[in-house]
Amino acid sequence: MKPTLDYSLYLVTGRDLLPPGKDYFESLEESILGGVTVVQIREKSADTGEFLTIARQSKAICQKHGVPIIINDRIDIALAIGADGVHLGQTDMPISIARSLLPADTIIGLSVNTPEQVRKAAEDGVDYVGVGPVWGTKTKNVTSPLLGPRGVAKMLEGLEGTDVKSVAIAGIKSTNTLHCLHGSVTKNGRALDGVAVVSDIVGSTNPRAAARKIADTVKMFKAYEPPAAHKYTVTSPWWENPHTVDMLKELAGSVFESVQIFSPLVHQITNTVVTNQSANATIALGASPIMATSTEEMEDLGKVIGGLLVNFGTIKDLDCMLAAGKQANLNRNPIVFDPVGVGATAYRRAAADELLSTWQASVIKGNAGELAALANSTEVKSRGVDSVGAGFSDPARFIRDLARAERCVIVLTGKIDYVSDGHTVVALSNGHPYLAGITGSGCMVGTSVATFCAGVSMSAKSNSGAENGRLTRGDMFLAAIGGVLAVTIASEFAGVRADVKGTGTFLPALIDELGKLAPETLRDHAKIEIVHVS
Ligand SMILES: Cc1ncc(COP(=O)(O)OP(=O)(O)O)c(N)n1
Ligand SMILES: Cc1ncsc1CCOP(=O)(O)O
Repeated sequence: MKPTLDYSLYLVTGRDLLPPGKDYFESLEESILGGVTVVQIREKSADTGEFLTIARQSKAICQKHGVPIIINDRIDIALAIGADGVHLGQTDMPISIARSLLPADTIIGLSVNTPEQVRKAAEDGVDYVGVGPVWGTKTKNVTSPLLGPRGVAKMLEGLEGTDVKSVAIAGIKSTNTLHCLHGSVTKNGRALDGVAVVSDIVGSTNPRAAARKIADTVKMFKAYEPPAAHKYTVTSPWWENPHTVDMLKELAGSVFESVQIFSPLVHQITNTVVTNQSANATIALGASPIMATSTEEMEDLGKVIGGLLVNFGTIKDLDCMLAAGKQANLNRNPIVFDPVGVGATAYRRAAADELLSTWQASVIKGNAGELAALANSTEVKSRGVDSVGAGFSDPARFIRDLARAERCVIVLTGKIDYVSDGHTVVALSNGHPYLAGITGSGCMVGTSVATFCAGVSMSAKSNSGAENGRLTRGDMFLAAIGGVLAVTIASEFAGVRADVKGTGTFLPALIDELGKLAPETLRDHAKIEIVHVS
């Protein structure tokens, strides 16, 4: 009978990475005590005799702690020590031959990097796949394309309907494990069974602590499971809070209260066209903007901000956007991504892809053309930063599916704004026509959404004693709704003021009205409809 393995924290050994003076076997045992659940002995340069000795002694340690041992590449060594399994690469022994050589209850794992390899692995009956490389690594010279968590999720689609387990590998550390796990979930909720790690544990002087951090993160992620088949996004615990229109209005007002109570620091990396008006809009809403763009300060800022806006309208500071987002994920701060004009150039599309593979957004906001480009859909075209044409034939379905794919809340701006967390879709129909006549009104919505996300995050941080396995604290779906409503409702007040004669006088009036807005006004004036997607 095949053993059932817990793949949560899969250690792959690497003796060359041990810190000076650290004994290999001591390090292995400490890692196991820290929470490693599977060990793979990987020896790329040891001769057979040395590999055998190491494998034997490693097995004794693993056995003492009830942890299964897997041998990399070498079926003869696995047979010689009676290992629990072998791990093979694409150019190693074919699975069928390995299977015929090994006892029937031996676990066989295979490295995969493409959907075709995943499909073949499942067909060949492997027990698990090592999916990677997720990110870059110095541990091995990897030549296959980096997948990022979104790429890993695409690989996992090939495992749906099978019981083949999966671990992700390459570049995984305690600092990015939560992002890796959350980002690597299919639209139907298939998640990784664990993460495979080398350097972050083996290279540590305290492997027990290093392993503990990762093991705890995996445990927390697995414990915070939404009901089966409802694992849509990482940012909206809708299953805890079913929505009705009245409830949404009430809660959107409460989110605004959080902004005003906590006055969060909202870090904005935005474009040169709107920097000033975005900062003023943030202040008007009761929060505090910081428009910092030096990579060197991202680590410090990540510890103090309530939320981050990444708007790449004039697409500079890409390194800073990458660094800020990593820090935001690390500190579990929400990230609002506004991929302005992403459909306009190949450079922008590649930049958006790099950003979304490096960190996990909480909310992505865009017009129809931008979101179509992000989803590789040709249904809506853009011209520069504007969307052209009539929009999506079924906007609600489109954004629901995009929210599931990107594992975040999606805001689609337009005459009617749509917000979805991958489960519920709402249509928001507030707004004044002057909004379309000023530059950066969409960017202001992004700023407002980021401000509301920061508000709910700060509020949840202060409320919740126990940490959960979500990547951000607070309900980002409600925050996104609140953020859109703030700008669109304020625009309705501004647009009808006697001193507003056109778009020139409208902009300062809009800032005035944002400043006068109260949570109760948001509740009273919100035009929300829950749209059902069949
Ligand atoms: C869990 C896990 N996943 C992938 C690999 C890489 O294996 P492979 O492609 O065979 O490369 P080498 O490890 O042999 O260099 C792995 N070892 N473990
Ligand atoms: C063995 C292996 N196979 C693909 S990447 C890798 C090494 C991953 O090491 P690290 O966890 O240090 O990035």
